[in-house]
Amino acid sequence: MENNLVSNWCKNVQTLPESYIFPEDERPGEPIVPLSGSSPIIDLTTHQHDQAQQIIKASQDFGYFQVINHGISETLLEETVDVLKEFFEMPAKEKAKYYSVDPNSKCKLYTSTMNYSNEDKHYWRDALAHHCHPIQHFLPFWPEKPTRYREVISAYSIETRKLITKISDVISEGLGLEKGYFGGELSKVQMLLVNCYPPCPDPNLALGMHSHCDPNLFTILLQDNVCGLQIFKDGKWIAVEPIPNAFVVIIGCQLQIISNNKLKSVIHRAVTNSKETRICVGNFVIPSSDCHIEPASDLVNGTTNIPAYKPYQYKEFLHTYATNHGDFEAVLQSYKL
Ligand SMILES: O=C(O)CCC(=O)C(=O)O
Ligand SMILES: [Fe+2]
Repeated sequence: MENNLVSNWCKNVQTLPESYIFPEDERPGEPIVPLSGSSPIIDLTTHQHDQAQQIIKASQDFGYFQVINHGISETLLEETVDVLKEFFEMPAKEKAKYYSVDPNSKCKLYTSTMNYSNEDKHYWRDALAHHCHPIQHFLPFWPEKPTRYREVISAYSIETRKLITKISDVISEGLGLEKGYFGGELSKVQMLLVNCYPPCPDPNLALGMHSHCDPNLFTILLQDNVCGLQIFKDGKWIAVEPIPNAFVVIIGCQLQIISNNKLKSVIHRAVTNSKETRICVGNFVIPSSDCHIEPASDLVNGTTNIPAYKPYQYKEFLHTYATNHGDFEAVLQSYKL
């Protein structure tokens, strides 16, 4: 099964295998409307009050934003992408040690989706996933090769954790919630999910990742300066232009629910390209599975702001998400009051 990893065989094929060719109505399509300068960009060196307002506006209008001047060094970002590229370039035999589609395994390497064997069509993507907070607890399960993997990914995980806290605090300020509101159980889990999209023989027929909303609180993505991420807005797929050294922050379903629809979770997907490998490093901020979730009480006081969703435990939500195959509206519908 591990030989199914796209990174293991893509160099040997000139044409896209049938099992990767999507039906016409699901293909990426043309034209893709570029965001042409209207992409929401937040500079994290400006006054926190301004950042809070900009982040809330971007999250309402787009469901995502990019952050620049976030304080994480360019060198660390480059080393992170390099070590992850090296990981996917390792010989098949080396990668086979990590291949797993068992949801309980502590480090998973798989291709397309975890449901590969039941898929009609496969996505042109390999993925590596493991937890990264607290580091000392999870590091023994991380890949041992490339030799710098653990050192670089530890530094990256620590730095991104600080950024996650900073972004969480700015969001809570913007929503009028107390500082630290999203700390604790709501952001207890931090998962690294690295997507690798090797050059694809026919990007017009293939997809890198299906259209979905992120089920968690929010996600920060490092895009590696290669186009591929698209968001769905006003009935169109819009490319999210990579900005060097920026992070893309994707609002997840839990932020939409806790904010009582003030912030919007965005539908997004990834397309492929024929020229270069694209690495997209995702850091998923996830509530603990027993975490109790409901619209924040401070946002639903009074008669005008009635709660839009009923309370639930995060694990119940994940179950609903899985049974609805990530269909955003269907999932939210189950929790609407
Ligand atoms: O590769 C990308 O740009 C998107 C990744 C993503 O949406 C995810 O991992 O949930
Ligand atoms: Fe996503």
